[in-house]
Amino acid sequence: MTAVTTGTTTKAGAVRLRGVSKRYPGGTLALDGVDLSVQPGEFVCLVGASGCGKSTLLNLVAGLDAPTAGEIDVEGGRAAFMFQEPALFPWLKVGQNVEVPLKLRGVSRAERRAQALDLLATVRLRDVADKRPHELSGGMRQRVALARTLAQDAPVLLMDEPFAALDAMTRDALHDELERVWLERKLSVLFVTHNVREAVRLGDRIILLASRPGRVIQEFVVDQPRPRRLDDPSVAALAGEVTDRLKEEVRRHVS
Ligand SMILES: Nc1ncnc2c1ncn2[C@@H]1O[C@H](COP(=O)(O)OP(=O)(O)OP(=O)(O)O)[C@@H](O)[C@H]1O
Repeated sequence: MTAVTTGTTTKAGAVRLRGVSKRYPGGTLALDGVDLSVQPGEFVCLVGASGCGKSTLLNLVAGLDAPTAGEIDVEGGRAAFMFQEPALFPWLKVGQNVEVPLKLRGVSRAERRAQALDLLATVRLRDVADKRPHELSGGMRQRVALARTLAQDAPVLLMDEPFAALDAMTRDALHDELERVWLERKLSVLFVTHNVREAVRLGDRIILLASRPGRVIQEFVVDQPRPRRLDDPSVAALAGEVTDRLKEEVRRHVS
């Protein structure tokens, strides 16, 4: 395990931000000169104190908002986005929910059903295709949301605290699930979390953002072999190191 303070990242990547700043109309400078990259096939976790601009950054990469300054490149020109809430359409069956992005991509009606079932099989939920979302547990709903996100067929996956609302056991299972899907599909992932252990469990790298304004202050390379467990001593040790750095940053703000 090594910790390096980042400077600019120059290599082309699946996601690349150069000098990205975001000032909201009210005047808040949410991000200030952020440089970061996600390499193809890499899993990068973004952590930082509340309000440091993590969601702002993901929204910019997703193209939901525009930066005030700087450049953002995303492989294939677009990324798929998954949120904390599964946000499934309650009036549609599970399979139909997964079909929505396929429809938007112009996949024919005949093809859609088969593709949706394949995607549900990827998250091991093929047999619930004809149920309604309310019939599923929270963890199952989030797996359906993952299948629906995969249906966007983008090489880059943006995840904004996707497991924050789940209990510890379910979250643990979802870590395994996501890791498997990421490796199978060779996705590039930018994953926001408040949970430092989760970041060490999943990430190839952890990028730490400072608050007000949001800037990259440190980067941690996680080189523990996979699959990792949340309670691995080496995971706990690195999580401790990241948390200490985070606390230092929070103290800097309150003092
Ligand atoms: N639409 C907006 N208009 C004005 N200010 C905003 C807007 N969205 C976010 N902000 C401000 O920008 C800063 C960064 O917010 P952002 O939600 O990106 O942080 P975050 O790190 O994701 O926070 P949290 O961890 O609490 O979700 C905060 O000071 C927030 O109040």
